[in-house]
Amino acid sequence: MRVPFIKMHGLGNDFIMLDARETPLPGPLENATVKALADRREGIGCDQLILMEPDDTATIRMRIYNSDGAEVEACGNGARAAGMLLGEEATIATAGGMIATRPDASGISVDMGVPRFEWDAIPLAYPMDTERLPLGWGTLEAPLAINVGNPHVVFFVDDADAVPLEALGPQIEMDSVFPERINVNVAEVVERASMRLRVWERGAGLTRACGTGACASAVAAMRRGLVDREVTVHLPGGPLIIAWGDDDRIIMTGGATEAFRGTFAWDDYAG
Ligand SMILES: N[C@@H](CCC[C@H](N)C(=O)O)C(=O)O
Repeated sequence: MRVPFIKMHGLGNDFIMLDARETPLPGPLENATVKALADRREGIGCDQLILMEPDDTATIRMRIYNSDGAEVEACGNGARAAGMLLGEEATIATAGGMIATRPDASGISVDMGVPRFEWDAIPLAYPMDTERLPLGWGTLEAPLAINVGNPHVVFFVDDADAVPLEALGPQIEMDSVFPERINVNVAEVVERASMRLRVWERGAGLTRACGTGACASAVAAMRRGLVDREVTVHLPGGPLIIAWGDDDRIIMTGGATEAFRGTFAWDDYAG
């Protein structure tokens, strides 16, 4: 059986979108199936696979799988991609919480919900001050930890490009202090309305952009008083505007792009 897919990206963070709202997949989406589809040499290739399903409480349910095959709770760029396909105001149920999308003059705007800072909401292995973890890895130290539907640490650095994130990212991601692993952000404040950001994503590695990473890093910078409550976050793949409102909710605005559509043979990847 052939299954249709849509290849999309948000600022170069790319996705295989599977729309199972009307026609369910032929079988369960196993870890090995996702890995094979995400493989850039043998499969279609992507950073994340996004499964859109029907839901009783929201316009859709969005399930998110990293390229390592694991299902995770949140994906900001994926939410904008789904919002673009839905084409109008929509609510999206995710494992990380309910979010809402809205077409906007500059792309898609997403209400990403409320950030969490309690140590066990990140989660961390034991109680610590999440404003400034008393930890360091190489030249990176004292990050802020935050959960924006998924877990992040944010390190503030003078020059984001100079950080050897390919080496430090996996070390930090896998550290036992983060029982569910972690997304690793290196953020450089340019001025009060502008930041630069590189992200090592849990389960996917270095990506061109990470929407939740941009939300986490912007809110971290706001908490430390380094930027205003609305900031443009410049990622390698392009900019995102992040606002943290008085109602505590994070609004992310930016583009999403459809690259191409195709089909794949389910039996080539499943089982
Ligand atoms: N690229 C995403 C984040 C995807 C999930 C993340 N790697 C995790 O494991 O939590 C985004 O745009 O937010």
